[in-house]
Amino acid sequence: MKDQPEQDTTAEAAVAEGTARVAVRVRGLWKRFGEQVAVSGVDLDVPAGRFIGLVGPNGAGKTTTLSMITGLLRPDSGTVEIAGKDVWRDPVAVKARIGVLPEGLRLFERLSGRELLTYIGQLRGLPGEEVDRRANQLLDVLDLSGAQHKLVVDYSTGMRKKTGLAAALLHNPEVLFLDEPFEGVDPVSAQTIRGVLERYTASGATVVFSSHVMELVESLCDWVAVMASGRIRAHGPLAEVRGDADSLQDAFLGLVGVRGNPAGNRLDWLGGGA
Ligand SMILES: Nc1ncnc2c1ncn2[C@@H]1O[C@H](COP(=O)(O)OP(=O)(O)OP(=O)(O)O)[C@@H](O)[C@H]1O
Repeated sequence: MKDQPEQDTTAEAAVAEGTARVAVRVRGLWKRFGEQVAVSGVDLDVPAGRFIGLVGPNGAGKTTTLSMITGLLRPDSGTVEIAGKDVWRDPVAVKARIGVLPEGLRLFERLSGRELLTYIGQLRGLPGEEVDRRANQLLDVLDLSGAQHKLVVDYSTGMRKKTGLAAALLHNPEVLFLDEPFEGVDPVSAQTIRGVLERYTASGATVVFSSHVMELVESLCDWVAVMASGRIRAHGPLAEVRGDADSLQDAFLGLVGVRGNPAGNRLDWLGGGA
């Protein structure tokens, strides 16, 4: 687990007392795709200034939930407030306060990384000099300076994720949402991304990220929400959700009702031709 800064003790106490600042308030969120109910009645108060992990097995509804929370997908019902503003009634105010790194990120392929950040900075209404200053620093910290003039189409998966992260951070949002930020990213880039996110939360901002890699969530997050079959099964400080289990992975398997996959035993033909 990451070292807990002193301020976290206060934050922990505030959460326990129910006085913590809420970054994201979700009430009664539902989404159905035809017959498939992807999200079925999610209520969640995400505390501000924390590193939040939204975990769940494939198909649990994490991406659908994050898409609705960030205003990318309209819910069938329910409300979402970020920093006290309603995502669907006040979208411009909300979008100014959040950064999003969505799953299957689409970037402008025919721009260089540098041009992309300049363009995003202008869309965000930042003064040109400030865009340059922030872009230089982000490219440097994310080890992208050397590739800044290459076209995005030629970037690797890790470089694309880091470019997407830089674009999501450029306007210094209050809350950053990341859908599977470490998927397809090598350990060096993962460490770089991790360092940037830790620096960001240490200054009071909130990161919400989805993942099904429990070890990653356990080492990075101090607050988790476990999702399965479209519902939140548990949420709270990491230690509380983990409970008496040896690891978050064990707690997670118990919460989603899975204990190993005995189906593997049925594959009696499998063994490389032996
Ligand atoms: N656009 C869509 N059309 C139809 N069904 C969808 C759509 N998007 C998601 N679903 C379904 O909703 C359910 C939740 O999907 P979602 O992508 O939110 O899960 P997830 O937890 O993010 O999964 P993963 O970890 O595999 O990315 C799944 O059963 C999925 O098939």
